[in-house]
Amino acid sequence: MMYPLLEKIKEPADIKRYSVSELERLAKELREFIVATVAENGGHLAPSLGTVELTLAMYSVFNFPKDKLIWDVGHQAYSHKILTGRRERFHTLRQKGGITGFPNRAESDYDAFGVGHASTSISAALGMAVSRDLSGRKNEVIAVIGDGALTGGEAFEALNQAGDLGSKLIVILNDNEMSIDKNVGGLSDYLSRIRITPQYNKAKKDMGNLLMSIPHIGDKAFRTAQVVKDSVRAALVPGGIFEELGFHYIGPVDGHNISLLQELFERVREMDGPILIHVHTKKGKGYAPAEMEPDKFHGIGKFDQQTGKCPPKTGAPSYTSVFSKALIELAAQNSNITAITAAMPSGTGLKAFGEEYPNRFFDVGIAEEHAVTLAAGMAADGKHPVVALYSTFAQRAYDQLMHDVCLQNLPVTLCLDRAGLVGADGPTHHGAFDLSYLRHMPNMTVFVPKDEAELRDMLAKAVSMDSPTAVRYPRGTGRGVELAAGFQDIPVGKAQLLREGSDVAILGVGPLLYKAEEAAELLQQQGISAAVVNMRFVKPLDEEMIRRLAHVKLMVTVEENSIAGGFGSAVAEFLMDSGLNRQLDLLRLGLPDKFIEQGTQEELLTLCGLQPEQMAAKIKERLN
Ligand SMILES: Cc1ncc(C[n+]2csc(CCOP(=O)(O)OP(=O)(O)O)c2C)c(N)n1
Ligand SMILES: CC(=O)[C@@H](O)[C@H](O)COP(=O)(O)O
Ligand SMILES: [Mg+2]
Repeated sequence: MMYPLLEKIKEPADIKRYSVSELERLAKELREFIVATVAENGGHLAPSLGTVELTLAMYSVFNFPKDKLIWDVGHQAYSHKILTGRRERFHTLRQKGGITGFPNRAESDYDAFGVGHASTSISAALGMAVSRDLSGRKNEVIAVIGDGALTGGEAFEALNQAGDLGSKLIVILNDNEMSIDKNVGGLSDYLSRIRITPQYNKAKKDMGNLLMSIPHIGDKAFRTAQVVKDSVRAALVPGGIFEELGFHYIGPVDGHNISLLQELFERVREMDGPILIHVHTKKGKGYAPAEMEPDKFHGIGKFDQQTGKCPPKTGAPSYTSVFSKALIELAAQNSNITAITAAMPSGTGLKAFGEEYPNRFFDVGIAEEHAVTLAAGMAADGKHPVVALYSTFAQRAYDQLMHDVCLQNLPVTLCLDRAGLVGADGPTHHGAFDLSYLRHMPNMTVFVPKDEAELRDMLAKAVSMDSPTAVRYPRGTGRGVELAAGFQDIPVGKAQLLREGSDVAILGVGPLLYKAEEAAELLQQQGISAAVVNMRFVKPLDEEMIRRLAHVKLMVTVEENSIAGGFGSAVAEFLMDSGLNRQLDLLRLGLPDKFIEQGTQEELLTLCGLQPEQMAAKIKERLN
């Protein structure tokens, strides 16, 4: 057996039978198992390596799934998945039809709440605690939240209410001093101060003694907040921000010390009210390359397990890197340009901007709403902020875009990376809805580049405008098209005819146009003449171009966005409003009105019927 202790676990309760030294060996096995799988499939390695002991300690004390465990983001929960009946299928992690990368209620009873977006765990846990109390049950509810996720406003909204309600709730703050990149903000500084305070260092040494001393106080007394305050807070917490919010604060404690965590959890089970346990862990723990570069190993593709090296990058540059370079060039020409990211400097490519223009770059933490209103404030004072967010996370900032940016017609440029199908991260992360949630915002101009060259030009146009703009582009490599020096003008609201045709007009946005052109070629071979148009803008729509092509029998819209409310809907509305619908038919191709599973981007495009052969077949069928 490669993993003797792990393979003996038939159900999570078996963990309770292991001694501490066996659990320590089990932790080692789990790490090896996780590293081996992620090296093959890719995944969130460093976060999951950091929580192994914490997971084992929780499973050895609490009674899941009767007790509820809610992971924030859920990218650190691989041990939890492996221990809860998913070991044998773990080799399918993040693959189509396989184990999902985040806790998922459809996958296991142990996954108490579906996650993927950050900072939701305390709200969800509080909801479960309130429901439990209303039902008169006695189970524990535990939220595990990272120091990065704690920078999100929703986490504070929940802490604020939880402290006030007073329901029994355990929040474990997993502080590894990192978000994806280095954690930012005053709260992060506050946590560091707690860790480096002399009391903490002394107490860390004495922690075993401290915990041993707690039972001597007497169980009953221990339950009271006063004792916790006296014995732990007063000794350890400078400031006590969590105490002020109404939580009993305990920590910081070493999150890799299983016996210490077990003792703490046993005692916390006896306590009432909201409790926050601050554990200190190392991101990437136990795998040297991940410990050295926790940012690189936060979420990683396939890599060599021995060396930790990824295969060399070949082919075209990514959309992200083209955006990154273009923005730096544009910022050199326009000193009003600033750049804002919500905890994704590497992911959005803004890290390089921050190195070039440290004073004009702002990482606000996991705070998309704040990022957008911060931008609106800067724009109201004469700057042109570029807010780079992943499409899926920008969903959080809908109201800020509407109320703070568009209503005041402010020159903020929203750059939405990872628009469309992202692949292995699955339904929590697909950027499937941005065209739908942006196109009804008055004053907004929505650009959709078909390739990386157009991305550069559209970005240049967007930052030259004095009104709200959004540019959306996908995850991954570009088309490998030539990138001209300088920037070409892109007239707002003007489409580009890529191919003439008389039977069908395919109107598309984004890189799917390349597949649409292949579909047109296939149709040509079957005697059907199809025009292809790069619409470039979802708003304003080039109505003149649509009228020009209205002689065709069938118009087809193509987009990597939900067909519900997206680009195709915009065309449908125009056809209806102009009466052109009486003379031609419309077929909308795009993402179906449901959540799309995980898989490679190509597998998922096939699933959605967006490969050239599939498009051609659907068009032919509709014509008939
Ligand atoms: C709303 C939202 N914004 C951004 C992200 C991207 N993201 C995923 S994990 C992460 C960092 C989380 O840091 P932390 O909670 O400390 O967990 P760690 O990775 O350090 O274990 C970020 C920014 C997200 N998942 N959700
Ligand atoms: C968990 C999370 O939200 C991020 O780590 C995300 O998975 C990153 O995605 P990319 O790999 O596309 O940057
Ligand atoms: Mg962290």
